[in-house]
Amino acid sequence: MTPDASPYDAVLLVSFGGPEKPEDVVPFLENVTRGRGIPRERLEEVGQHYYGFGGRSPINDQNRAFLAALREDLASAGVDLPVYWGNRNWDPYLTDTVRQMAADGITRAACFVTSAYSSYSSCRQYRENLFDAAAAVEGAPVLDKLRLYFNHPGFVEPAVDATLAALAELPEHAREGAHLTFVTHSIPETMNAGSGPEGGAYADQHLSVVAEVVERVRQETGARHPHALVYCSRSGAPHIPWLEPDVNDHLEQLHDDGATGVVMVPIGFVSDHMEVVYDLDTEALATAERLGLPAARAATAGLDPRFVATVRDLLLERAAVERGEDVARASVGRWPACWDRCAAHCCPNPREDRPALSQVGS
Ligand SMILES: CC1=C(CCC(=O)O)c2cc3nc(cc4[nH]c(cc5[nH]c(cc1n2)c(C)c5CCC(=O)O)c(CCC(=O)O)c4C)C(CCC(=O)O)=C3C
Ligand SMILES: [Fe+2]
Repeated sequence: MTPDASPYDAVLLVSFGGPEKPEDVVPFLENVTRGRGIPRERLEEVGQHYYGFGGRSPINDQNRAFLAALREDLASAGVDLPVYWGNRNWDPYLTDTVRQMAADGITRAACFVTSAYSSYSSCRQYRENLFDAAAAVEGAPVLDKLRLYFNHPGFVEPAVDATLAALAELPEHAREGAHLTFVTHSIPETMNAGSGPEGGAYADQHLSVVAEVVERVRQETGARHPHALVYCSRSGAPHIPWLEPDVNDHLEQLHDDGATGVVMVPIGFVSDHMEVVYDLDTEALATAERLGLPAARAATAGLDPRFVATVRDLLLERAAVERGEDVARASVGRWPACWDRCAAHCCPNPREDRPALSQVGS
């Protein structure tokens, strides 16, 4: 039987966007940080990360590969829907994509955002971007953001396997007692405090994924590895507190405490973004090497078929909900499957109140 995706007639992949050549780097950073009060020195430093990779972020190529894999997954499951792609900060921009969707006669699209957790930056800001894109296009399709998926088995299971694979990369003497260092993007403490319907959801959702991965690794290896949730890519003005500890400081601490080895698991990122290839693979692995601490970095979900199929699962789940049918919602760990529409007060914009799609009552 062909799965029923109605009332949806398209899928929209929504992402951050990144520069593709050196000349793109400054305009990209201007797009990202407009009105954000990010210090000049921080921008110059982040610009250097991009120039170090030829001015090309990995994120767009990863989205192109993900699109191809998703189209294949949908086709082989008999879901005959076109898949579009639009970004917040770089070409293809969301507004241009939504204009194309309108021209193609699309009426209602399910939107998968490449960001798994609650927070203003990772959820509401994308919903504002969707509102802006729809408002700018005459005859724009209805755009429904699919629910958060940090606790979907299709996201967590690849993290478990990646952790096991990275543990196997460590020298044998370092393996058994190795620390699992789970890493995500730092955000301002106030942004974390406002995240989710009850506050604190960003860090708490990560901690729930951490607990689940640690337990599943224990079931496989018999060892309950010591672990922590730490942060990378701190930005903003120095006097504003962001979530800590920083991954490099944490590695120093592990070394001082006599740790035998460490696996870094970037659960905050769905693929190998710049934060992963620079902040972890370049900077944090160099810190570990300087300390003489054996270290390996676990893979991100990326093109794992279980992660690609998560989009299809969320699409069909939401389609059934919109048709008024009862549906099972997959989730693992102590957070239940998330809501379809965010509460009005969820993840507030730290600067100004702006309209956003996929909200209760909208
Ligand atoms: C929670 C979160 C995610 C995860 C959710 C998600 O995946 O969306 C994320 C993703 C990303 N962040 C990215 C890049 C940047 N983020 C910046 C700045 C900031 N990020 C923030 C938070 C987050 N960011 C915040 C609170 C700021 C301060 C400015 C502001 O309040 O908005 C800056 C400016 C320079 C700097 O300050 O570092 C850059 C260049 C890229 C592209 C990477 C690539 O090219 O591969 C991606 C995927
Ligand atoms: Fe960011």
